[in-house]
Formats: sequence, C-alpha cells, structure tokens
Amino acid sequence: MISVSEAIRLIKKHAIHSNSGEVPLLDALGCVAAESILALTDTPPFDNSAMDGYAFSYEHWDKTSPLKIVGEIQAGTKSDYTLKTQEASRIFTGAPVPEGADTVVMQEKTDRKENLLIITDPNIQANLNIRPQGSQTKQGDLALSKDQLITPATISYLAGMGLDKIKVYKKPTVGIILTGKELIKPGQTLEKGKIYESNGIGLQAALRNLHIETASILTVDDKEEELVNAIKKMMYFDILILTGGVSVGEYDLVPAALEQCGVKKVFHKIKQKPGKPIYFGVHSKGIVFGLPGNPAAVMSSFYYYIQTAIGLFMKRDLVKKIELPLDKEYTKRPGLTYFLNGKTTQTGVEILSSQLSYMLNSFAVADCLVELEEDKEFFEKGTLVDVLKFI
Ligand SMILES: Nc1nc2c(c(=O)[nH]1)N[C@H]1C(S)=C(S)[C@@H](COP(=O)(O)OP(=O)(O)OC[C@H]3O[C@@H](n4cnc5c(N)ncnc54)[C@H](O)[C@@H]3O)O[C@H]1N2
Ligand code: MOO
Repeated sequence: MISVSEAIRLIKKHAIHSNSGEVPLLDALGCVAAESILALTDTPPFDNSAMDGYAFSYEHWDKTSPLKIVGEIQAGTKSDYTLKTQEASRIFTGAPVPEGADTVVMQEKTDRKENLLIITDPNIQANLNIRPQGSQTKQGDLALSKDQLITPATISYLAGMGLDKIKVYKKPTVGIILTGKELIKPGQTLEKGKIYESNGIGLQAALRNLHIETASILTVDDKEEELVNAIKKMMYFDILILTGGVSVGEYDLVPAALEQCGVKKVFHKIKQKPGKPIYFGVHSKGIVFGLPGNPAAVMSSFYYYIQTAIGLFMKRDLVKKIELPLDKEYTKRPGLTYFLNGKTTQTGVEILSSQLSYMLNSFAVADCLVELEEDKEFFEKGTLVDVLKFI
C-alpha cells in the first residue's frame, strides 16, 4: 500500500498531458485557452448610443432655443444624414450615432413637442451617453491571454467580438464500466439481493460539473469474459473508470481483467479511508482508474484523484485545498489518511456524522472533503486541516 502523496505523484507522472485543439465556443466552457487572442475588429464596431433619447451636437447647441428633430435611428439600422447645427435625431440604445452628433440626452431629460425638442437638464455634459468605437477593444489588441479559464462571461465576450471557435486544452474523453451482479437500474422493482446502481449517475454528474459528457457507460456482471470484452471496447478513452471488483474477493476481477487487456498496473491500494483498494493503471492510449464499488469511496476518489488527472489534461488545477480550523475535535485510526465529508462554517469546518463508505447521506449535503493526515490520531478543536471545497 502506498501513501496518498505517492499516489498523487504517480498519477501526475502517468496522466497523459494536455492536447490542444479548436472547439466551438460553447464547448470551451470550463477549458483553458491554448492561444492568445487578438481582436479582429474594434468593439464596439461604431460609436453608438447608451440610452434611448436624442442625439445632437453639443458643440453647436444654442441652449436658448429648441432643437429640431430631423430623423430617427433604431438599433440595427444606420442613418444616412449628417446633423446640422441645432438639429437632433431620435435615437435608441445601441443605435449608431449619426454624423454631426457628439452627445445623446436621455429622453427623461427632454420635453418634446412634435418635432421640437427642449433639453430640460441644464447640467448635460458634452459626449454624454456615447459608447465610442473600440472603447472595449481595438482591432489588434490582446483580447484574451493564453491560459485564461473560459467562463460563461469569457464566451459571451469572445462571441461579442465575432469569434465562434477557440483553441483550448481539450477535455479528456471518459468511459465508465460499472461492475456487479447485484446492480439494477433505479426505477425497477428491487428484488432481494439486488441494489440500485448509483455510481454511474454520480460519476456522470461529477464529470458534467467539469463540463465533460461521458461518452459511454457499460454495466457488466462479475464475469471475467464479460469484463474483458467491456474493457477492450472502452480502451480508446483517455480516462477509463471502473467501479467495483477491485478488492480481494473471488469476484473482484477488475485488476486481473485489466492486465489481460494490456493495462500496466501503477498502483493498487492506498493507505486511506475510504477507497483503500483503488487501482490505477496505464496503457498506450490512456489511463485507468479502478474504484471500489462503495459509493462514498467512488465520490471521494473522483474529487481527489480523478480530478487531479482531468486537471492535467485540461491544464487546470481542479484540486485546490484550503486550510480551515476544525469546529470540533476528531479521533481517527493512525496509519490511514482519512477523507471525510464536511461542511464549511463561519468559523471553520465541521466533519459530518455519517462517514461509512457505503453511505451517502452526509456526503449528499457536504460541500467539501476534509483530509486528515495519515500518521496522526487525535485532532483537537481548532487544528488547521486541509479542505478540498467542491467546485
Ligand atoms: N477481505 C476484505 N474485504 C474487503 C476489503 C479488504 O481489504 N479485505 N476491503 C473493503 C473495502 S475498504 C472496500 S472499499 C470494498 C471494495 O470492494 P470492491 O471494489 O471489490 O467493490 P464491490 O465489492 O464490487 O462493491 C463494494 C460495495 O459497493 C456496492 N456497489 C458496487 N457497485 C455499485 C454501484 N454501481 N452502485 C451502487 N453500489 C455499488 C456493492 O454492492 C458493495 O456493497 O471491499 C471491502 N472488502
Ligand atoms: O475503502 Mo473502503 O471504501 O473504506 O470501504
């Protein structure tokens, strides 16, 4: 059995590193830009109005007499006239400012009688309510730096500059194999000896949280031939995740089946709780995690180990730990690192009550994993501990 830190070191050594490629803008959500982007055009592309109101030339405005309204410009249209002295144009938010105008007054600050306009606010300033061409980004400016995380706002920003694709570090492809004769789908009637399969959807949800769609999920019986066939079908994924069948019983066939398929074991078993029998291996096209079947072990292994690997593909640090004081004292067995589900509070972190690896009732309401170091047994109230907040 190896330590948690050695397991992380080995995953970092063997996980296949980032691969970049162009993707449609929406698919870049949650990815990191693999190129810097220079603005192709000025944004905004033309001087336009920030308000619904009237455009006029402040410079030539005679405040003692009304302005004459000579036209109207809607957003999406353009004006074909140049305003002369003491002329104004009705204008709407986003519409191009007509030639000859340098200021827009919002309609609430005017009094209009037919086509005559009086500006009622004496404090109007020149250039008010005009959004100048290129005031956000000028053609050729650095619009986005390489290595920037793409958020919904980044996507909107880039689309606003006319981009529909971007080069990013690609998300890994992920396949899942669920093993166990006892598994039936939620929604079916439960027979004695069977349980509802829940790891598959849990892993899919955890992946979707990182904007990764699982390409394929297979459920197989604990039969070597079935398992080998399923593994062979799924070996083209960057990351293959199996659940169940990694312990020591006669029906724990995953490590042997992986070996038959040419997967090279990197480690099997970590000094930790839950998820002690976790398996990690490599083959020419990808990496393989064999997670124990217990649902809490699946979840904590995902957050800690699989997110580390996914982060390497995507050039993102997905396992960010913070230090928080324990709200209450805690005693554990020495010799194993504990990953406990917890809840962050105003003052620190609370370790939730039910922590056995077959139970998810407290994990279901947790917002973090608390990592308690291998060698220590007693943690007094206020001890600073590593906390991995869920994304
Ligand atoms: N003699 C020993 N027995 C066990 C040891 C050990 O060291 N010596 N380790 C225990 C620990 S710790 C764990 S964790 C489990 C891991 O067992 P497996 O990886 O072989 O997993 P299974 O036996 O197939 O399943 C464990 C548990 O999880 C349930 N399960 C499986 N798949 C699903 C699923 N998709 N959805 C929901 N629940 C699932 C399964 O029914 C079992 O109850 O081994 C201990 N034993
Ligand atoms: O490692 Mo197991 O997941 O404790 O039951």
